[in-house]
Amino acid sequence: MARFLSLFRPQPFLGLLGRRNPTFCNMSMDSQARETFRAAVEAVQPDTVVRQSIERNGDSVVIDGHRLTLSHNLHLVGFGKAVLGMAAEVERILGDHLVRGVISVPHGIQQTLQQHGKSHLLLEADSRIKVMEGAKHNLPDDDSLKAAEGIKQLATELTEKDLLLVLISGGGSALLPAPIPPISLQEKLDVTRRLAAAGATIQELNKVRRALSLLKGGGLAHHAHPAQVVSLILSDVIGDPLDLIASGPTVTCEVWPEEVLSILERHKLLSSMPASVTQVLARQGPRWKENDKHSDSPGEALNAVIGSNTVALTCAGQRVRELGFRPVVLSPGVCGNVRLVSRLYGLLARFACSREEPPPEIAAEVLRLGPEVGMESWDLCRTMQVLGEERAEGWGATCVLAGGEPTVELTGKGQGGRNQELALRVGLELRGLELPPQGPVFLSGGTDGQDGPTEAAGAVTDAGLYDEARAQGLDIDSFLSNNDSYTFFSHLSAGERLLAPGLTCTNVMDVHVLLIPAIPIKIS
Ligand SMILES: Nc1ncnc2c1ncn2[C@@H]1O[C@H](COP(=O)(O)OP(=O)(O)OP(=O)(O)O)[C@@H](O)[C@H]1O
Ligand SMILES: O=C(O)[C@H](O)CO
Repeated sequence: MARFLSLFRPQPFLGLLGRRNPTFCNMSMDSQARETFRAAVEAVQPDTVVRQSIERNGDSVVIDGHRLTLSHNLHLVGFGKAVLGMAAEVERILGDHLVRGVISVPHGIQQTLQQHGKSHLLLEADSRIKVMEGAKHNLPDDDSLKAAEGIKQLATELTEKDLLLVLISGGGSALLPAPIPPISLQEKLDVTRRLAAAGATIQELNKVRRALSLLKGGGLAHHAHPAQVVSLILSDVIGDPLDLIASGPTVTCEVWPEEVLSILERHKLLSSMPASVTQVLARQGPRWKENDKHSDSPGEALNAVIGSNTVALTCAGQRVRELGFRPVVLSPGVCGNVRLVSRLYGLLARFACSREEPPPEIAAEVLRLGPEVGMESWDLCRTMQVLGEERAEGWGATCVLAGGEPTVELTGKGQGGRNQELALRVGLELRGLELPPQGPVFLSGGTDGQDGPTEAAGAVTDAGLYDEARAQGLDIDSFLSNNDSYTFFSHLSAGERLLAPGLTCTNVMDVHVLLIPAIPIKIS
């Protein structure tokens, strides 16, 4: 620990050499935080990520370093919240080779995109791709079941001459339900709903979904065999695990019934499973034996992650540098309870804003909390080193960027989301760090534009939050204990701290922005 802590001692004063120009930007810190979030979301727009990942050269295309030959043999399927815009871009680039496609997208998305003037994310009227809407409220339903059947049918008809392009983004699991008989859609829906309500992680949930589905866990690639299969994936899971994003329909993976049973057991659901589920889990051998054209073939695919939280944070870093801040990307894998996450951001702000060398206890507590919220000690050390250097120089403004998906323990009945609750808690942690003209600012936002079941994506806070709320008669503690962060921010200063970008058409989890202003150096 002593070796770690010595890393954060301020470097010798560098004088004017090596300093960046301070920002001459007239934007407030609040607006700069919002602009940083905007840049993060912009970087992972569905059409942008597709354009960047496909290189067309005459009748061939390079994807993820692999050259593929096109001869009017391209077929397309897709499922997920961002897939419509991805498909529109694919058709613009490769449309002349496209034979046909089927995509499963959220209910009402075409109308919403139209209303928001996002016609570039919609297909043309003469498109060869059939759009099927379903999965209201992100839950599988009869409409998404029909879409999944259409996708399976298309895949099954392919030959070795064909190329199947699969577009995948978050929400894909609910948009591609294909329960293994005799499991019914309702039974599968009940299992996933109860697991989610019991607090299962997305990893646990998707391991169970994979075991009960014909198309997940590599099933789609299998049905498309012997066609060549290429997937373009916009990741919404920490660490970008190919086998878990949308339950990995093009990633061959073995299902271990024991693992699935132990997940159900852990959440006390095993004894109440329907007979159909236990029957499917008890079967030996490959899952796709029945009515199957290639029962022994696993179906290999090329899987390329084309957008992720990391991409969003990197681009946010570039933008914030233009605004005059030194960016440091802490981690794209923040998880754990928002209480702990807020404590950690509060400590980092305190560390950065300290006019003298910060007490070693701060760094020690940061390193202790790190593993509980998915942050590596190395990344925390690196971040504190940057913050320490800027503080020692006496005017460097910094921006800590992170992302992921923390969790909230729901105890109340209020309206809110994990981003708004995190911002509220960080606001409290920043209390006492007021600096003229403005102290550190923190933003937390869901990149899909929606935080929990609310109209907002998140919120922006700073050290003045507590006093502002008090002056307006709002008791932060009671809003927090009722998980009522959206109501709190809606009432506070006419909602001006809310972050409400509207529909963003993408989703790479949440983005956190901690802006630290230049700290006036203490002359002793
Ligand atoms: N009142 C509340 N206060 C705080 N958090 C809440 C509240 N209600 C729901 N949540 C949290 O919101 C999350 C669900 O919201 P949301 O639909 O944005 O999730 P998501 O994981 O981002 O889904 P997706 O990735 O499919 O968009 C859950 O983590 C839940 O605990
Ligand atoms: O669809 C899903 O399974 C989740 O969004 C994670 O990818």
